[in-house]
Amino acid sequence: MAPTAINLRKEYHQNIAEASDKVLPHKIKKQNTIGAALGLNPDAEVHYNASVPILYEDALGEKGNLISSTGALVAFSGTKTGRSPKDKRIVDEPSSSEHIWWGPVNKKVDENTWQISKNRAIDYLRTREKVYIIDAFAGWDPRYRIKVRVVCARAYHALFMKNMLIKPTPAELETFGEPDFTIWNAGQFPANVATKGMTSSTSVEINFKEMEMVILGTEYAGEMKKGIFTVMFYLMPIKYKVLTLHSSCNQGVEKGDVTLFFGLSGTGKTTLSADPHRKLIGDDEHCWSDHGVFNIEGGCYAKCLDLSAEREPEIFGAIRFGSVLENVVFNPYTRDIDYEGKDITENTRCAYPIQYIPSAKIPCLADTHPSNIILLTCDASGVLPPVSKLTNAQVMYHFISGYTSKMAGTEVGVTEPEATFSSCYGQPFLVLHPMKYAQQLSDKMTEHKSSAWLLNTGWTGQSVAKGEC
Ligand SMILES: Nc1ncnc2c1ncn2[C@@H]1O[C@H](COP(=O)(O)OP(=O)(O)O)[C@@H](O)[C@H]1O
Ligand SMILES: C=C(OP(=O)(O)O)C(=O)O
Repeated sequence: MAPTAINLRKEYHQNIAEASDKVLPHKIKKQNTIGAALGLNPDAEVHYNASVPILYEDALGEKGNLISSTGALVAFSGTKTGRSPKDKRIVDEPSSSEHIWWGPVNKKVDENTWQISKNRAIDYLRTREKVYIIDAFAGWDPRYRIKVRVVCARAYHALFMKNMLIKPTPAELETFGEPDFTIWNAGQFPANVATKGMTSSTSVEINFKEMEMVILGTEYAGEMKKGIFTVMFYLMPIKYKVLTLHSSCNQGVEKGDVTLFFGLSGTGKTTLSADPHRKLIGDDEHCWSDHGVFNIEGGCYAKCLDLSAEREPEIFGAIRFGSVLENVVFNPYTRDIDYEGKDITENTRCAYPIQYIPSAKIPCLADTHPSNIILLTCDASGVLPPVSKLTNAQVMYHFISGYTSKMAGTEVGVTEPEATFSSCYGQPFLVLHPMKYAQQLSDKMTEHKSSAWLLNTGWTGQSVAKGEC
Protein backbone atom coordinates (compact mmCIF):
# COMPACT_ATOMS: atom_id res chain seq x y z
CA MET A 1 0.00 0.00 0.00
CA ALA A 2 1.34 3.45 -0.94
CA PRO A 3 2.18 5.56 2.14
CA THR A 4 -0.34 8.28 2.84
CA ALA A 5 0.75 11.83 3.59
CA ILE A 6 -0.47 11.43 7.15
CA ASN A 7 1.59 8.25 7.68
CA LEU A 8 4.66 9.90 6.24
CA ARG A 9 4.20 12.78 8.61
CA LYS A 10 3.82 10.45 11.61
CA GLU A 11 6.93 8.56 10.61
CA TYR A 12 8.84 11.81 10.22
CA HIS A 13 7.84 13.02 13.69
CA GLN A 14 8.75 9.62 15.15
CA ASN A 15 12.20 9.83 13.56
CA ILE A 16 12.75 13.26 15.05
CA ALA A 17 11.63 12.02 18.46
CA GLU A 18 14.02 9.05 18.25
CA ALA A 19 16.91 11.23 17.14
CA SER A 20 16.17 13.64 20.00
CA ASP A 21 16.09 10.73 22.46
CA LYS A 22 19.67 9.92 21.50
CA VAL A 23 21.01 13.44 21.65
CA LEU A 24 18.94 15.05 24.35
CA PRO A 25 19.66 12.89 27.46
CA HIS A 26 23.34 13.83 27.26
CA LYS A 27 22.54 17.48 26.67
CA ILE A 28 19.88 17.62 29.38
CA LYS A 29 22.27 16.00 31.88
CA LYS A 30 24.88 18.65 31.10
CA GLN A 31 22.30 21.44 31.33
CA ASN A 32 21.03 20.17 34.66
CA THR A 33 24.51 19.70 36.10
CA ILE A 34 25.55 23.24 35.17
CA GLY A 35 22.18 24.68 36.24
CA ALA A 36 22.50 22.99 39.66
CA ALA A 37 26.12 24.10 40.07
CA LEU A 38 25.05 27.69 39.39
CA GLY A 39 22.24 27.30 41.91
CA LEU A 40 19.49 27.88 39.35
CA ASN A 41 15.89 26.93 39.99
CA PRO A 42 15.78 23.09 39.74
CA ASP A 43 12.49 23.35 37.86
CA ALA A 44 13.89 25.86 35.38
CA GLU A 45 14.36 24.93 31.76
CA VAL A 46 18.09 25.46 31.37
CA HIS A 47 19.31 25.76 27.80
CA TYR A 48 23.01 25.05 27.44
CA ASN A 49 24.47 26.34 24.15
CA ALA A 50 21.03 25.99 22.55
CA SER A 51 20.85 25.85 18.76
CA VAL A 52 19.88 28.91 16.72
CA PRO A 53 16.35 27.59 15.91
CA ILE A 54 15.64 26.86 19.57
CA LEU A 55 16.81 30.35 20.56
CA TYR A 56 14.62 31.82 17.80
CA GLU A 57 11.58 29.92 19.04
CA ASP A 58 12.09 31.15 22.59
CA ALA A 59 13.02 34.69 21.55
CA LEU A 60 9.75 34.97 19.66
CA GLY A 61 7.99 34.58 23.00
CA GLU A 62 9.67 37.78 24.25
CA LYS A 63 7.66 40.97 23.89
CA GLY A 64 7.83 42.55 20.44
CA ASN A 65 10.36 40.18 18.87
CA LEU A 66 9.63 38.87 15.37
CA ILE A 67 11.25 37.54 12.20
CA SER A 68 12.30 39.92 9.42
CA SER A 69 11.52 39.25 5.75
CA THR A 70 15.10 38.00 5.28
CA GLY A 71 14.90 35.64 8.27
CA ALA A 72 16.80 37.67 10.89
CA LEU A 73 15.51 37.84 14.45
CA VAL A 74 14.23 41.34 15.20
CA ALA A 75 14.67 42.05 18.91
CA PHE A 76 14.15 45.03 21.18
CA SER A 77 16.38 46.00 24.05
CA GLY A 78 13.80 48.04 25.98
CA THR A 79 14.48 51.54 27.25
CA LYS A 80 18.27 51.34 26.89
CA THR A 81 19.30 51.26 23.23
CA GLY A 82 22.95 52.20 23.74
CA ARG A 83 25.68 51.64 26.32
CA SER A 84 25.50 53.25 29.76
CA PRO A 85 29.13 54.31 30.40
CA LYS A 86 28.17 56.35 33.47
CA ASP A 87 26.88 53.18 35.10
CA LYS A 88 29.97 51.06 34.42
CA ARG A 89 31.95 50.16 37.52
CA ILE A 90 35.08 48.21 38.38
CA VAL A 91 35.45 46.47 41.72
CA ASP A 92 38.23 47.99 43.81
CA GLU A 93 40.08 44.96 45.18
CA PRO A 94 43.76 44.38 46.02
CA SER A 95 44.73 42.05 43.15
CA SER A 96 43.89 44.53 40.36
CA SER A 97 43.58 47.97 42.00
CA GLU A 98 47.12 49.25 41.34
CA HIS A 99 46.82 48.58 37.59
CA ILE A 100 43.52 50.36 36.99
CA TRP A 101 43.11 53.82 35.49
CA TRP A 102 40.62 55.00 38.09
CA GLY A 103 38.38 57.96 37.21
CA PRO A 104 35.25 58.62 35.19
CA VAL A 105 35.89 55.68 32.83
CA ASN A 106 36.60 53.16 35.57
CA LYS A 107 34.54 54.11 38.59
CA LYS A 108 35.24 52.30 41.85
CA VAL A 109 32.72 50.05 43.48
CA ASP A 110 33.54 48.28 46.74
CA GLU A 111 33.45 44.52 47.23
CA ASN A 112 30.37 44.70 49.42
CA THR A 113 28.31 46.56 46.81
CA TRP A 114 29.55 44.11 44.17
CA GLN A 115 28.34 41.20 46.31
CA ILE A 116 24.92 42.81 46.69
CA SER A 117 24.61 43.36 42.92
CA LYS A 118 25.86 39.86 42.11
CA ASN A 119 23.44 38.24 44.58
CA ARG A 120 20.63 40.35 43.15
CA ALA A 121 21.43 39.26 39.58
CA ILE A 122 21.72 35.57 40.50
CA ASP A 123 18.58 35.70 42.64
CA TYR A 124 16.72 37.17 39.68
CA LEU A 125 18.05 34.48 37.34
CA ARG A 126 16.98 31.86 39.93
CA THR A 127 13.39 33.04 39.65
CA ARG A 128 13.29 32.48 35.88
CA GLU A 129 11.60 29.50 34.31
CA LYS A 130 14.03 29.58 31.40
CA VAL A 131 17.71 30.33 31.68
CA TYR A 132 20.24 30.33 28.84
CA ILE A 133 23.91 29.47 29.21
CA ILE A 134 26.41 30.06 26.42
CA ASP A 135 29.94 28.68 26.78
CA ALA A 136 32.30 29.95 24.09
CA PHE A 137 35.68 31.58 23.51
CA ALA A 138 36.95 35.13 23.17
CA GLY A 139 40.15 35.33 21.09
CA TRP A 140 40.88 33.30 17.95
CA ASP A 141 44.50 32.56 18.87
CA PRO A 142 44.40 29.48 21.15
CA ARG A 143 47.51 30.77 22.97
CA TYR A 144 45.58 33.74 24.35
CA ARG A 145 41.88 32.90 24.17
CA ILE A 146 39.66 32.95 27.24
CA LYS A 147 36.70 30.71 28.04
CA VAL A 148 33.58 32.81 28.55
CA ARG A 149 30.26 31.80 30.10
CA VAL A 150 27.13 33.92 29.65
CA VAL A 151 24.16 33.24 31.94
CA CYS A 152 21.05 35.17 30.92
CA ALA A 153 17.26 35.09 30.95
CA ARG A 154 16.54 36.33 27.42
CA ALA A 155 16.95 34.06 24.39
CA TYR A 156 17.78 37.22 22.39
CA HIS A 157 20.80 37.87 24.62
CA ALA A 158 21.91 34.24 24.31
CA LEU A 159 21.68 34.36 20.50
CA PHE A 160 23.52 37.69 20.42
CA MET A 161 26.44 36.26 22.39
CA LYS A 162 26.37 32.97 20.46
CA ASN A 163 27.00 35.15 17.39
CA MET A 164 29.54 37.46 18.98
CA LEU A 165 31.71 34.86 20.74
CA ILE A 166 33.72 32.10 19.06
CA LYS A 167 31.82 28.84 18.86
CA PRO A 168 33.69 25.88 20.38
CA THR A 169 33.86 22.63 18.42
CA PRO A 170 31.96 19.70 20.00
CA ALA A 171 35.30 18.33 21.27
CA GLU A 172 36.26 21.71 22.79
CA LEU A 173 32.86 21.94 24.45
CA GLU A 174 33.25 18.47 25.92
CA THR A 175 36.43 19.55 27.73
CA PHE A 176 35.42 23.18 28.31
CA GLY A 177 35.40 22.84 32.12
CA GLU A 178 35.18 26.00 34.22
CA PRO A 179 35.04 29.37 32.40
CA ASP A 180 37.76 32.01 32.80
CA PHE A 181 35.11 34.73 32.85
CA THR A 182 31.36 34.72 33.55
CA ILE A 183 28.69 37.29 32.64
CA TRP A 184 25.58 37.28 34.83
CA ASN A 185 23.08 39.17 32.71
CA ALA A 186 19.98 40.08 34.72
CA GLY A 187 19.39 43.22 32.66
CA GLN A 188 15.60 43.07 33.03
CA PHE A 189 15.97 43.59 36.78
CA PRO A 190 17.07 46.94 38.26
CA ALA A 191 20.09 47.60 40.45
CA ASN A 192 19.32 48.58 44.03
CA VAL A 193 19.56 52.38 44.12
CA ALA A 194 19.80 52.28 47.90
CA THR A 195 23.16 50.47 47.67
CA LYS A 196 26.30 52.51 48.36
CA GLY A 197 27.72 54.03 45.17
CA MET A 198 24.69 53.23 43.01
CA THR A 199 23.52 56.33 41.14
CA SER A 200 20.76 54.80 39.01
CA SER A 201 18.91 51.54 38.53
CA THR A 202 21.47 50.49 35.90
CA SER A 203 24.76 48.92 36.85
CA VAL A 204 27.39 47.15 34.79
CA GLU A 205 30.06 45.86 37.20
CA ILE A 206 33.27 43.98 36.52
CA ASN A 207 35.30 42.13 39.13
CA PHE A 208 38.84 41.21 37.98
CA LYS A 209 39.53 39.03 41.03
CA GLU A 210 36.45 36.87 40.58
CA MET A 211 36.58 37.34 36.78
CA GLU A 212 32.87 38.01 36.61
CA MET A 213 30.55 40.70 35.31
CA VAL A 214 27.06 41.59 36.49
CA ILE A 215 24.49 43.45 34.39
CA LEU A 216 21.43 44.99 36.03
CA GLY A 217 18.92 47.47 34.65
CA THR A 218 19.92 47.48 30.97
CA GLU A 219 19.01 45.03 28.22
CA TYR A 220 21.30 46.62 25.60
CA ALA A 221 23.20 43.57 24.36
CA GLY A 222 26.27 45.63 23.40
CA GLU A 223 27.14 45.84 27.13
CA MET A 224 28.10 42.16 27.06
CA LYS A 225 30.35 42.38 24.01
CA LYS A 226 32.05 45.54 25.25
CA GLY A 227 32.33 43.96 28.71
CA ILE A 228 34.43 41.11 27.30
CA PHE A 229 36.48 43.71 25.42
CA THR A 230 37.15 45.55 28.69
CA VAL A 231 38.36 42.29 30.23
CA MET A 232 40.77 41.79 27.31
CA PHE A 233 42.06 45.38 27.76
CA TYR A 234 43.01 44.32 31.30
CA LEU A 235 44.11 40.72 30.85
CA MET A 236 46.10 40.80 27.60
CA PRO A 237 48.69 43.49 28.46
CA ILE A 238 49.06 42.35 32.08
CA LYS A 239 49.26 38.61 31.53
CA TYR A 240 50.89 38.39 28.10
CA LYS A 241 52.11 41.89 27.10
CA VAL A 242 49.68 41.67 24.18
CA LEU A 243 48.16 44.92 22.89
CA THR A 244 44.36 45.18 22.73
CA LEU A 245 42.95 47.36 19.94
CA HIS A 246 39.58 49.00 19.28
CA SER A 247 40.03 48.39 15.59
CA SER A 248 38.83 46.37 12.66
CA CYS A 249 41.32 44.42 10.59
CA ASN A 250 41.61 43.02 7.10
CA GLN A 251 44.29 41.34 5.01
CA GLY A 252 45.32 41.54 1.35
CA VAL A 253 44.55 38.41 -0.64
CA GLU A 254 47.80 38.26 -2.60
CA LYS A 255 50.43 39.88 -0.41
CA GLY A 256 48.87 39.01 2.95
CA ASP A 257 49.44 42.61 4.13
CA VAL A 258 47.46 43.52 7.25
CA THR A 259 45.60 46.81 7.86
CA LEU A 260 44.14 48.00 11.16
CA PHE A 261 41.32 50.57 11.29
CA PHE A 262 41.07 52.21 14.72
CA GLY A 263 37.86 54.09 15.44
CA LEU A 264 35.38 54.97 18.13
CA SER A 265 31.96 53.28 17.96
CA GLY A 266 30.04 54.09 14.78
CA THR A 267 32.91 55.78 12.92
CA GLY A 268 33.33 53.21 10.13
CA LYS A 269 35.38 50.20 11.32
CA THR A 270 32.79 47.62 10.23
CA THR A 271 31.91 49.38 6.97
CA LEU A 272 35.48 49.97 5.80
CA SER A 273 36.84 46.56 6.82
CA ALA A 274 34.10 44.67 4.91
CA ASP A 275 35.99 45.20 1.62
CA PRO A 276 35.17 42.36 -0.81
CA HIS A 277 38.71 42.55 -2.25
CA ARG A 278 40.38 41.85 1.10
CA LYS A 279 39.97 39.11 3.69
CA LEU A 280 38.11 40.21 6.79
CA ILE A 281 39.84 39.34 10.07
CA GLY A 282 37.33 41.22 12.21
CA ASP A 283 35.26 44.38 12.54
CA ASP A 284 35.84 45.74 16.04
CA GLU A 285 38.07 44.11 18.67
CA HIS A 286 41.59 42.75 18.10
CA CYS A 287 44.84 41.91 19.81
CA TRP A 288 48.35 42.45 18.44
CA SER A 289 50.76 39.84 19.82
CA ASP A 290 54.32 38.84 18.88
CA HIS A 291 52.74 36.38 16.43
CA GLY A 292 50.52 38.84 14.53
CA VAL A 293 46.92 39.98 14.95
CA PHE A 294 43.90 38.01 16.14
CA ASN A 295 40.24 38.89 16.39
CA ILE A 296 38.64 38.63 19.83
CA GLU A 297 35.14 37.97 18.50
CA GLY A 298 33.30 35.40 16.42
CA GLY A 299 30.82 37.89 15.01
CA CYS A 300 30.28 41.43 13.77
CA TYR A 301 28.01 44.15 15.12
CA ALA A 302 27.18 46.57 12.31
CA LYS A 303 25.33 49.83 12.47
CA CYS A 304 22.21 49.58 10.33
CA LEU A 305 21.05 53.16 9.91
CA ASP A 306 20.79 53.94 6.17
CA LEU A 307 22.17 50.52 5.28
CA SER A 308 21.52 49.55 1.65
CA ALA A 309 22.33 46.61 -0.61
CA GLU A 310 23.95 48.99 -3.09
CA ARG A 311 26.30 50.73 -0.68
CA GLU A 312 27.17 47.89 1.71
CA PRO A 313 26.23 44.60 -0.03
CA GLU A 314 28.28 42.34 2.27
CA ILE A 315 26.66 43.64 5.45
CA PHE A 316 23.21 43.77 3.84
CA GLY A 317 23.59 40.13 2.77
CA ALA A 318 24.59 39.07 6.28
CA ILE A 319 21.18 40.03 7.65
CA ARG A 320 19.48 36.66 7.44
CA PHE A 321 18.52 33.63 9.51
CA GLY A 322 20.70 33.55 12.63
CA SER A 323 21.41 37.31 12.70
CA VAL A 324 19.97 39.54 15.41
CA LEU A 325 18.57 42.92 14.31
CA GLU A 326 18.15 45.33 17.20
CA ASN A 327 15.70 48.16 17.66
CA VAL A 328 14.92 48.56 13.95
CA VAL A 329 11.78 49.92 12.33
CA PHE A 330 9.89 47.52 10.04
CA ASN A 331 6.80 47.15 7.90
CA PRO A 332 4.33 45.28 10.14
CA TYR A 333 2.89 43.29 7.26
CA THR A 334 5.86 42.43 5.01
CA ARG A 335 8.41 42.52 7.84
CA ASP A 336 10.75 44.39 5.51
CA ILE A 337 13.18 46.53 7.48
CA ASP A 338 13.12 50.29 7.06
CA TYR A 339 16.82 50.96 7.40
CA GLU A 340 16.21 54.69 7.40
CA GLY A 341 13.92 54.34 10.39
CA LYS A 342 15.20 55.87 13.60
CA ASP A 343 11.96 56.01 15.58
CA ILE A 344 13.46 53.85 18.34
CA THR A 345 17.11 54.89 18.08
CA GLU A 346 19.78 55.99 15.61
CA ASN A 347 21.82 53.09 16.98
CA THR A 348 20.02 50.34 15.05
CA ARG A 349 22.31 47.31 14.86
CA CYS A 350 22.76 43.82 13.53
CA ALA A 351 24.87 41.07 15.13
CA TYR A 352 25.81 38.21 12.81
CA PRO A 353 28.45 35.45 12.78
CA ILE A 354 31.56 36.61 10.90
CA GLN A 355 31.15 33.64 8.57
CA TYR A 356 28.18 35.51 7.06
CA ILE A 357 30.63 37.93 5.40
CA PRO A 358 31.85 36.09 2.27
CA SER A 359 35.39 37.47 2.50
CA ALA A 360 35.90 36.47 6.16
CA LYS A 361 39.10 34.62 6.95
CA ILE A 362 38.48 31.71 9.32
CA PRO A 363 40.21 31.34 11.75
CA CYS A 364 40.18 35.10 12.18
CA LEU A 365 43.87 35.77 12.64
CA ALA A 366 46.90 36.85 10.64
CA ASP A 367 50.44 35.70 11.33
CA THR A 368 51.73 38.90 9.68
CA HIS A 369 52.20 42.21 11.51
CA PRO A 370 50.19 45.25 10.35
CA SER A 371 51.80 47.26 7.56
CA ASN A 372 49.13 50.01 7.63
CA ILE A 373 47.48 51.62 10.63
CA ILE A 374 44.49 53.81 9.82
CA LEU A 375 43.10 56.09 12.51
CA LEU A 376 39.46 56.77 11.66
CA THR A 377 38.31 60.07 13.01
CA CYS A 378 34.77 61.25 12.49
CA ASP A 379 35.33 64.99 12.54
CA ALA A 380 32.05 66.76 13.32
CA SER A 381 33.71 70.20 13.14
CA GLY A 382 34.99 69.86 9.56
CA VAL A 383 38.53 70.90 10.55
CA LEU A 384 40.57 67.87 9.55
CA PRO A 385 41.48 67.07 5.93
CA PRO A 386 40.04 63.88 4.38
CA VAL A 387 43.33 61.97 4.68
CA SER A 388 46.78 62.62 6.13
CA LYS A 389 49.94 60.55 6.37
CA LEU A 390 51.30 60.45 9.91
CA THR A 391 54.73 60.06 11.43
CA ASN A 392 55.14 57.83 14.47
CA ALA A 393 55.10 60.87 16.79
CA GLN A 394 51.89 62.16 15.14
CA VAL A 395 50.28 58.73 15.62
CA MET A 396 51.05 58.98 19.34
CA TYR A 397 49.54 62.45 19.52
CA HIS A 398 46.32 61.45 17.74
CA PHE A 399 46.09 58.09 19.50
CA ILE A 400 46.36 59.64 22.96
CA SER A 401 44.15 62.65 22.28
CA GLY A 402 41.68 60.57 20.23
CA TYR A 403 39.86 63.49 18.63
CA THR A 404 36.69 62.15 16.97
CA SER A 405 32.91 62.13 17.56
CA LYS A 406 30.54 60.11 19.61
CA MET A 407 27.90 58.93 17.16
CA ALA A 408 24.23 59.35 17.92
CA GLY A 409 22.76 56.55 19.99
CA THR A 410 25.87 54.52 20.79
CA GLU A 411 25.81 55.92 24.32
CA VAL A 412 22.70 56.78 26.27
CA GLY A 413 22.00 60.54 25.97
CA VAL A 414 23.99 61.18 22.76
CA THR A 415 21.49 62.28 20.10
CA GLU A 416 23.72 63.77 17.38
CA PRO A 417 27.44 63.52 16.46
CA GLU A 418 29.28 65.08 19.38
CA ALA A 419 32.96 66.09 19.22
CA THR A 420 34.95 64.19 21.80
CA PHE A 421 38.45 63.20 22.82
CA SER A 422 38.52 59.45 23.31
CA SER A 423 41.98 58.04 24.07
CA CYS A 424 42.99 55.09 21.92
CA TYR A 425 39.73 55.66 19.99
CA GLY A 426 38.12 53.51 22.66
CA GLN A 427 38.31 55.33 25.98
CA PRO A 428 35.16 53.75 27.46
CA PHE A 429 36.81 50.31 27.33
CA LEU A 430 40.32 51.13 28.59
CA VAL A 431 41.31 49.65 31.93
CA LEU A 432 44.98 50.68 32.21
CA HIS A 433 46.26 54.23 31.70
CA PRO A 434 46.06 55.17 27.96
CA MET A 435 49.84 55.76 27.81
CA LYS A 436 50.41 52.04 28.48
CA TYR A 437 48.57 51.12 25.27
CA ALA A 438 50.04 54.03 23.29
CA GLN A 439 53.60 53.12 24.22
CA GLN A 440 53.01 49.51 23.21
CA LEU A 441 51.53 50.64 19.88
CA SER A 442 54.50 52.90 19.21
CA ASP A 443 56.98 50.09 20.00
CA LYS A 444 55.18 47.66 17.74
CA MET A 445 54.87 50.14 14.87
CA THR A 446 58.60 50.90 15.08
CA GLU A 447 59.54 47.23 15.26
CA HIS A 448 57.35 46.25 12.31
CA LYS A 449 57.80 49.47 10.28
CA SER A 450 54.06 50.09 9.98
CA SER A 451 52.82 53.17 8.07
CA ALA A 452 50.04 55.29 9.55
CA TRP A 453 47.20 57.42 8.21
CA LEU A 454 44.52 59.66 9.64
CA LEU A 455 41.25 59.22 7.74
CA ASN A 456 38.36 61.58 8.32
CA THR A 457 35.06 59.66 7.98
CA GLY A 458 33.11 62.68 9.18
CA TRP A 459 32.79 66.13 7.65
CA THR A 460 35.29 68.26 5.73
CA GLY A 461 35.17 71.98 5.04
CA GLN A 462 32.11 72.64 7.17
CA SER A 463 30.72 71.33 10.43
CA VAL A 464 28.15 68.55 10.83
CA ALA A 465 25.30 71.08 10.68
CA LYS A 466 25.95 71.99 7.03
CA GLY A 467 29.05 70.10 5.91
CA GLU A 468 29.57 67.51 3.23
CA CYS A 469 30.02 63.99 4.62
N1 LIG B 1 32.80 58.00 5.12
C1 LIG B 1 32.27 56.95 5.73
N2 LIG B 1 33.05 55.89 6.04
C2 LIG B 1 32.52 54.84 6.70
N3 LIG B 1 31.23 54.76 7.11
C3 LIG B 1 30.42 55.77 6.81
C4 LIG B 1 30.90 56.92 6.12
N4 LIG B 1 29.87 57.76 6.01
C5 LIG B 1 28.80 57.21 6.58
N5 LIG B 1 29.09 56.00 7.04
C6 LIG B 1 28.15 55.18 7.78
O1 LIG B 1 28.57 55.23 9.14
C7 LIG B 1 28.33 54.02 9.81
C8 LIG B 1 29.63 53.45 10.33
O2 LIG B 1 29.28 52.36 11.19
P1 LIG B 1 30.17 51.12 11.47
O3 LIG B 1 31.06 50.84 10.31
O4 LIG B 1 29.26 50.00 11.93
O5 LIG B 1 31.02 51.69 12.69
P2 LIG B 1 31.91 50.92 13.74
O6 LIG B 1 32.16 49.53 13.25
O7 LIG B 1 33.15 51.77 13.82
O8 LIG B 1 31.14 50.95 15.01
C9 LIG B 1 27.70 53.07 8.80
O9 LIG B 1 26.31 53.16 8.98
C10 LIG B 1 28.13 53.68 7.44
O10 LIG B 1 27.21 53.39 6.43
C1 LIG C 1 28.79 48.40 20.11
C2 LIG C 1 29.54 49.42 20.35
O1 LIG C 1 30.62 49.80 19.63
P1 LIG C 1 31.08 49.49 18.15
O2 LIG C 1 30.24 50.33 17.27
O3 LIG C 1 32.51 49.91 18.15
O4 LIG C 1 30.87 48.04 17.92
C3 LIG C 1 29.31 50.25 21.51
O5 LIG C 1 30.10 51.16 21.71
O6 LIG C 1 28.37 49.98 22.26
